[in-house]
Amino acid sequence: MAYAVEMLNITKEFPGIKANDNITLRLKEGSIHALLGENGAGKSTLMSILFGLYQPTSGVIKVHGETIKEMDPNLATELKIGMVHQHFKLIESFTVAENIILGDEPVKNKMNVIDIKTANRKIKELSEQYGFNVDPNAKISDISVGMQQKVEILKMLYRDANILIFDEPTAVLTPQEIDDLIEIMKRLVKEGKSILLITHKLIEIKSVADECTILRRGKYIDTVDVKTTSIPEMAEMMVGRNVNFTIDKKPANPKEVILDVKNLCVENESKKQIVKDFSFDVRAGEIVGLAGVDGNGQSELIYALAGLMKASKGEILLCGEDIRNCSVKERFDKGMGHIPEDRHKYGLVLDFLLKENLILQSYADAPYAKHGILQMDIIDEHANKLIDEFDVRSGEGKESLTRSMSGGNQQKAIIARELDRSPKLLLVVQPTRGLDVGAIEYIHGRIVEERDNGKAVLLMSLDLDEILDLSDRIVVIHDGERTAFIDRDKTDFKDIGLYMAGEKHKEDTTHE
Ligand SMILES: Nc1ncnc2c1ncn2[C@@H]1O[C@H](COP(=O)(O)OP(=O)(O)OP(=O)(O)O)[C@@H](O)[C@H]1O
Repeated sequence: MAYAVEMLNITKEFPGIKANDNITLRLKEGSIHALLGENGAGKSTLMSILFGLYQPTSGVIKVHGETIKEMDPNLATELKIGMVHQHFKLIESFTVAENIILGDEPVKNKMNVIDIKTANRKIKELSEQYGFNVDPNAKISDISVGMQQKVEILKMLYRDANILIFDEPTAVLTPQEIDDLIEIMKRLVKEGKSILLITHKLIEIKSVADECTILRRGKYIDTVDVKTTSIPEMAEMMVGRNVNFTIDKKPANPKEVILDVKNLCVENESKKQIVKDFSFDVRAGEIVGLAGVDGNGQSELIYALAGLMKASKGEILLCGEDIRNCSVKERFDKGMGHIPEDRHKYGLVLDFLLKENLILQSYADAPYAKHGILQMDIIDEHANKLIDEFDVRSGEGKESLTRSMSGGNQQKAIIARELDRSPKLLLVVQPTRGLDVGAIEYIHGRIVEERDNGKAVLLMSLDLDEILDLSDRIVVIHDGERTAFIDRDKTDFKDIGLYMAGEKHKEDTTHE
């Protein structure tokens, strides 16, 4: 059997943690090999070792049968290994073409002038070959996340990579984009490339991978043949217990209106109206799902509610009080909680310790501060409690630098902080993006618990299954407009899809 990559007995230690503990993984040539594991299991670390971003503490790497003494990203690129990272590595102010050729610029004449024409042509050809429809002249900041990912893939193909690493590539994509990506991966393999795929989504592994290696808490568990292994079997190997895929939920018992949004309009920087006359309400003791295809104004709507963007018209009433002109802090103090879409930009200060991030909004208040002095014992105790309750895993516990934590555990830290504050209104945006099935089960349970404790929850998710599973009422947005406001039990996947596509409209039927 020819192997594209062999990682043999790899161990990697970080302060306080063995992120990889004697792991062996073999990627067969021309195949897709999935890497599965809970948040913090060590998947990204293992792939970073393969790409030469980290040196292993011990172990051997072979590429096409040859032992590599010391891998580094340049050597990895020479060996035709490419990686699409979980958080993209693109320069926002550069164009697509500039990003793709960066570090490998074609030059013309003796003056070493960058030959952007040749680059553009090559990129266009590659883009057409894979049906990507990417404009080489578009600026990264102007294109969607799905498009940005295609740019990352083109970056690998431009360098002729034949061992491709995808680190949670579908976490940021819409369902349609996920289908496209799966087709792209199948096609790449047909052309002889070999793929390593990190994902938490077992359905994706089932639909695209040949083999799957499972890690748990840094240790190797097994490598299985995907065709003959069921989803529950893989889930159990990953978390070490049975996973409940259905949500236990009693009917809601809604009470008074907590959030009342009336004719809300939001404009972007260039004065284009993104949210148009949008109205809905959320009552105490219910979950309202906000459904829509990515880029239809839902993010801006949430930003306006949270105070991160200004509403140009309309009212936002929180418990009857108009908070449209309140600052973010004032909104928090009045009882709003926010689990944001972009955890790095709005959720965490990455260079703070975990315990500091757990009191981001409340550090100046009692009991965490007394006469302006931080009460470290209380802050430590608070951090330990949340870490324990929400199973936030990191090398040095509350003292971990947040930047060094795995993506999923960063997300768990935000959720722990926001739920612990027990706000009257909780804005929950993509809460389980990048989380493993065990953590999803727990977080979904906690959101329902908040509802049952009388909290109002507004849930925005691009995962329609998540919206349908959790919501009591669903409000649908298309091109900034409300296309439906409907009781969950009077609709289904297909019906919501039509509202999301703007092909069907319905007035508010939830108060009938
Ligand atoms: N640079 C670093 N310094 C210290 N600890 C680190 C560093 N990078 C990773 N770790 C720790 O190693 C462990 C494994 O992290 P890794 O990112 O590999 O997990 P993962 O399986 O990719 O998780 P996720 O699915 O949440 O992204 C985590 O406990 C993390 O906190």
